[in-house]
Amino acid sequence: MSGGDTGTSSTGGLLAARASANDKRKAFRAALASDRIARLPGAFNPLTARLIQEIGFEGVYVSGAVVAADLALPDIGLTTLTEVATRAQQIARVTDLPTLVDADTGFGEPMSAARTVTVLEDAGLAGLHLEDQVNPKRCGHLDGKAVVPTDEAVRRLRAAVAARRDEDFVICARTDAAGIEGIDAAVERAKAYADAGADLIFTEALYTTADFERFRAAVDVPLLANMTEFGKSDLIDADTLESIGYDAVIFPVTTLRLAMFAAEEGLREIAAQGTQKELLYRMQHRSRLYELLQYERYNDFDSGIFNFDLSRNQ
Ligand SMILES: C[C@](O)(C(=O)O)[C@H](CC(=O)O)C(=O)O
Ligand SMILES: [Mg+2]
Repeated sequence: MSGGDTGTSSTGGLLAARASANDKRKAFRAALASDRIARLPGAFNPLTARLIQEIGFEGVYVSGAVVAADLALPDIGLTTLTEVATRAQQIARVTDLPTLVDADTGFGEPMSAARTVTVLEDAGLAGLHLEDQVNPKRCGHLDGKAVVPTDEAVRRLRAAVAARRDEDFVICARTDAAGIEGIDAAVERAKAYADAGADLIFTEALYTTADFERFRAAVDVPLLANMTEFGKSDLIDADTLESIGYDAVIFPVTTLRLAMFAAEEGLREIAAQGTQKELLYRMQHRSRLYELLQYERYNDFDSGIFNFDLSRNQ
């Protein structure tokens, strides 16, 4: 198709994902029910979600810590539901993979947690996780965090579950109790949260493989592991977590840490050398960026859009 024509028939997956929100929720549920572990790297922006899909992961994660850090804020409950929902929607809409979002403590009391579910459903997410920390929360891998009593966390979850309009939307309950009250107490909380209707339990800040095994043996609900760097948990690979019987694993802040490390190195080099010439081999090439953006396919709308000639670029 050429100049000026609008190729609406061939825009599938171009401006937004092909899969509907419900397709993605069903896919997430199927992945959790399968014998394989679902791997969900965090996407710090929508384009990274495209990369996560292309490389073959099973899902995308939107981290509260990353949404906060992106705004140059610490992860201490300062971000609002609107900020998180806006970013999560931007990310979820460009990928056919299910996207799980970090809803912290639900942005308030149980009624707010219920509203959070409706807003994040409307934003096209496949699921969210709600944690049992007190408000305001803090990163689960820092000391000094506190959890609400089990019955309060259960009220939060019941409200969330009752607010769900799409029964395929996944509600994950995170317990931060292991590091405060011990694993046995965390297991008891996980059971209570599953009874309250949680589809998946996020076992936050366990230390060793043995801890993950102990948790797995104690409950029969799907479990999610958090492989965040520089925290409390040993970095256990996905195959090992799968063999333990975990159903999902997130790598929440990894892509942001990689990108920020590279950006800092590059900026220091430019500050020192006055040029980025020596950095080109460490950059995503223009051609790779265009490929990821599917630039060429936009010619279906207007053949003048993609005039990038690979042969003329280094
Ligand atoms: C998973 C997490 O809730 C997040 O917001 O990504 C964080 C990750 C981190 O701070 O490394 C958490 O574990 O609390
Ligand atoms: Mg978080």
